[in-house]
Amino acid sequence: MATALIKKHKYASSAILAGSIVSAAAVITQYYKGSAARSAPPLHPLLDDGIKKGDAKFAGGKLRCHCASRTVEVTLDGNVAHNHACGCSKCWKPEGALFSVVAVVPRDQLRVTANEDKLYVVDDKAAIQRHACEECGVHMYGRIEAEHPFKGLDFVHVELSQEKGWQEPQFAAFVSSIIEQGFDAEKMGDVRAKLKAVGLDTFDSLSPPLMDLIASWTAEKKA
Ligand SMILES: N[C@@H](CCC(=O)N[C@@H](CSCO)C(=O)NCC(=O)O)C(=O)O
Ligand SMILES: [Zn+2]
Ligand SMILES: [Zn+2]
Repeated sequence: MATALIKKHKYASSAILAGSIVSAAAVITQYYKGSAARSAPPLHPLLDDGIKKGDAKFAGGKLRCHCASRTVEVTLDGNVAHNHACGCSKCWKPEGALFSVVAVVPRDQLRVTANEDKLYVVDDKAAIQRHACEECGVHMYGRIEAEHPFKGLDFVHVELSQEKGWQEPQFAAFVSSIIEQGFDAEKMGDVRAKLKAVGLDTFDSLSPPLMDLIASWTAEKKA
């Protein structure tokens, strides 16, 4: 079995030539990781075919909802930051996707430039007030109005834009949250392997630097 796997694998010959049991074991591990990643369900259209790098000089663009007429339009006057895959139940996901891809932009760089009257707040009790189109359901932006470490930042989905150059996803957050929405816990290994395979570190909260930022804000508040 192991020999068959080694023979099949594209890195097999170099491992065998090196004659190293250690490197052969690494090849097998990589094969299993690879096959798990391949068998994982679709994560998100911006992730499934590999992540395309953004453009550091990109200066912003327009987001549009999915309505064919009276489309809601949001204009961003700069690139986004902290773009990430999010498995939480609150962030908007396109049809069939397990994850959302969501980023932040300073709120003074975001303007609703068409059909704002179609927007409503999905949950006014949530920290992030997500403004969604009442017709197609797409979340156009999420704003924090309460005291919060991220107050001043709006949450947006760059896949709603035709322009290219938005910052690419940097990490995967709230990965285990997909289980709360009905995903089979036993298949989480495949999902994490696929996220890893496209280059994203996986976390069950936000990334460590963002969690540190939140904790520092909380500590300062307490002091
Ligand atoms: N398990 C919960 C987690 C929800 C959650 O805490 N989501 C985060 C991240 S959203 C973007 O990264 C959050 O900050 N939520 C605040 C809010 O949504 O208002 C679940 O899955 O629901
Ligand atoms: Zn719409
Ligand atoms: Zn989320």
